[in-house]
Amino acid sequence: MSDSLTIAMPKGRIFEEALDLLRKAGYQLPEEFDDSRKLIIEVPEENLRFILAKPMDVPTYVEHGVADVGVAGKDVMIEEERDVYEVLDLKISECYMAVAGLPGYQKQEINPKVASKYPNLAAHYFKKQGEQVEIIKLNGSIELAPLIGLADRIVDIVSSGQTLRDNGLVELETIEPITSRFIVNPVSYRMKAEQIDRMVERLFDVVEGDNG
Ligand SMILES: Nc1ncnc2c1ncn2[C@@H]1O[C@H](COP(=O)(O)OP(=O)(O)OP(=O)(O)O)[C@@H](O)[C@H]1O
Ligand SMILES: O=P(O)(O)OC[C@H]1O[C@H](OP(=O)(O)OP(=O)(O)O)[C@H](O)[C@@H]1O
Repeated sequence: MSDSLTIAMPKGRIFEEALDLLRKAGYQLPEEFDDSRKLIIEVPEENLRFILAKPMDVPTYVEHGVADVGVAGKDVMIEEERDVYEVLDLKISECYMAVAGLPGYQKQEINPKVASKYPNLAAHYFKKQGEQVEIIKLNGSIELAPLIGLADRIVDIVSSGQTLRDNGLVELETIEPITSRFIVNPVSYRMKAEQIDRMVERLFDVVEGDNG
């Protein structure tokens, strides 16, 4: 029998969609997933072990090889720059990264401040634009920053646009589209190639086919 595969799943909003994708790909996953607070779930029938991590931490588990594969948002991949292979766009949890601010925002020449949960991504973006900014790292409720005067702009995820609208903010620039990705530890990819390829193929068929 082959070794079991450990898969790091992001808790939170991606989780349900990723689980749904795996089930559509033919993996029989117990109901335990839907109503448990367990962080490690073994599925011996499928030779799988799931670990449930914070979304931002998934690439860390995969890079260190304690998980062979995982599911992570492109936003997290850009921010974390971990040494993992990104092998498949799962096309779930679609949203995009944008710069936003108060309506009528005028570029500030002196010490412009940008608040974000993604300081590396934001720093790269503004460097590429040739603009020098101070990045202020926040952990959530990013839209508060311009309202309260902590920063004049934010870099954050936009999906429906409701959070911006409800807080009287406007999108100033679109940075890039975001979806979730299937990621693989490079050593696992060599050692467990057959199992991982099989999983990628099955997911690919759901993502690209019409059996989704
Ligand atoms: N509004 C959104 N719509 C769709 N996908 C989103 C949205 N916000 C975030 N995402 C995707 O989901 C991932 C984060 O999910 P979630 O919001 O559950 O976790 P989090 O906010 O990072 O975690 P926590 O709130 O526990 O710190 C992101 O990495 C991104 O890829
Ligand atoms: O365009 P919308 O559909 O409104 O979605 C965008 C919002 O969703 C995310 O926040 P989240 O709900 O994760 O809250 P947090 O940033 O406070 O963690 C993101 O940071 C935006 O605030």
